[in-house]
Amino acid sequence: MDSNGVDEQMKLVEGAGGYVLEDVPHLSDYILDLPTYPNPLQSNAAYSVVRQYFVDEDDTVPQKIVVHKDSPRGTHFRRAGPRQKVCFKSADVRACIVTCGGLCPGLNTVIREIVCGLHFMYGVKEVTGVNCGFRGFYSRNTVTLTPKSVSDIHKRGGTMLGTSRGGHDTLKIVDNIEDREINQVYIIGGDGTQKGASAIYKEIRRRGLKVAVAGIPKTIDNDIPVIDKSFGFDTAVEEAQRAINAAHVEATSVENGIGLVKLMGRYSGFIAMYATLASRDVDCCLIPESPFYLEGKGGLYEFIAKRLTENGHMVIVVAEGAGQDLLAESIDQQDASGNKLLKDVGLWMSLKIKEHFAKESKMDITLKYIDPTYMIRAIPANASDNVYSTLLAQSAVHGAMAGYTGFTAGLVNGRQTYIPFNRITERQNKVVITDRMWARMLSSTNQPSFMNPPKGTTSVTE
Ligand SMILES: Nc1ncnc2c1ncn2[C@@H]1O[C@H](COP(=O)(O)OP(=O)(O)OP(=O)(O)O)[C@@H](O)[C@H]1O
Ligand SMILES: O=P(O)(O)OC[C@H]1O[C@](O)(CO)[C@@H](O)[C@@H]1O
Ligand SMILES: [Mg+2]
Repeated sequence: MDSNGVDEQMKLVEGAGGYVLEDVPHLSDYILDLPTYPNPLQSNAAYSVVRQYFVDEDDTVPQKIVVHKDSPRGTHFRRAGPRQKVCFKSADVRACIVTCGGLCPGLNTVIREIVCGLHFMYGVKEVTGVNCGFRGFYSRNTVTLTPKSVSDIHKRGGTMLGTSRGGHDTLKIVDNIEDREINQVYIIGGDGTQKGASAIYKEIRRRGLKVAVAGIPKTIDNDIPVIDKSFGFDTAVEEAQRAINAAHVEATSVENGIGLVKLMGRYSGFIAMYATLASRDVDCCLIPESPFYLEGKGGLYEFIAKRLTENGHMVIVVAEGAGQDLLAESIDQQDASGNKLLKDVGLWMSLKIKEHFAKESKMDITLKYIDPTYMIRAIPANASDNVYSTLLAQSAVHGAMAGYTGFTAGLVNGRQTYIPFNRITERQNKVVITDRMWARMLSSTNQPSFMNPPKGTTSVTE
């Protein structure tokens, strides 16, 4: 039990052969005699013809799909989708949507599809948008959302509701939810947001309110665990190609040209790694998870000199969180949510490389630094992220209507699932540098491993 008297133990269901379902809470866990109603989709012209449209209560999705003959069946998550029975009458639903944290392609699509899903699948008419993130619950007016008002928002980047960091005041937020008689809360955001959503769910449960809390994971950095990948990630990687192409063109157009591109990735280097793998023009990819050093044998300067001698040009991609410990010390600063503010590793590297080759080497280099940081996340979602965002939004709607709460909708092994908040918030997803994907990346660039820094050299770790 936590200090609010809420059972923090996971809802585990064990089965034969080592099967474990890490289930999500349901309103009936704390509201006795919760009434149920037939799902309106049963008489929906589009869906009623679909065989087995409704998800069986027993359907679960395994977290690990590669198994051995004698291995236990392992952890499973509840399969997302519409249920035969729902726990809300359509006319009684008062839903709200909020977006928090940094921008991500697809945010507007998720908003749109929650509104349209509630409206067209469940006949829900009352949906409001909370402006400017968590703080908007208690400091802003809400906006009415209808299928008409959201009809073309998916074609625009950003979030039509606005977003913010910081300002999470659980009690004020839940007071507001209670005052407005909201009974479904859809919270779209990253790891910090899902922690905030979990706090809201716990307080709602402590008060015994019939309010379903559904999270939709958003992260351009792909740093949320368990899920296959986050919506908007593919779009960001695609947009990063434009910067890498430009760096390559600049680098190949001069003698000893170096193109340096900084990409987002505060603690996780997925964007840099995938953008490098996709491009094939990158000679070196540096991420927060993999230490590197500049000077001496096996260092970056040596590798740059080698590549320039071999090819006459090179492209370096650096994730914004890489190499932070190498940069000159400065006062630790945080943003409003408590995230560490990073120093500009790209700018620092470009100065260091120029300085090194001007002083220490006879090589005359030309370095162009490209920083597309916000450009890769402020664009609309591409086609596949639009479809992905749509399915996530619909899963969240089906889950809340069925009475599930305290969950994040997420794709696990290609299937939509409901994941308990604590699974999402307990750790961050990182590139595992002993995994095959990083090895594939290394074999595509043939960059040094930076594993053996010379004595006295700082090797950067996170
Ligand atoms: N531990 C926490 N408990 C309650 N609320 C939190 C917690 N951590 C963060 N939040 C709130 O969640 C919101 C978003 O957090 P944050 O700015 O870290 O972004 P995020 O959701 O992690 O997204 P991203 O990092 O991908 O931009 C903020 O309003 C912040 O106050
Ligand atoms: O400048 P902002 O909006 O705080 O966001 C920067 C951070 O947000 C992220 O895009 C995650 O949303 C990180 O990659 C980046 O460090
Ligand atoms: Mg975050």
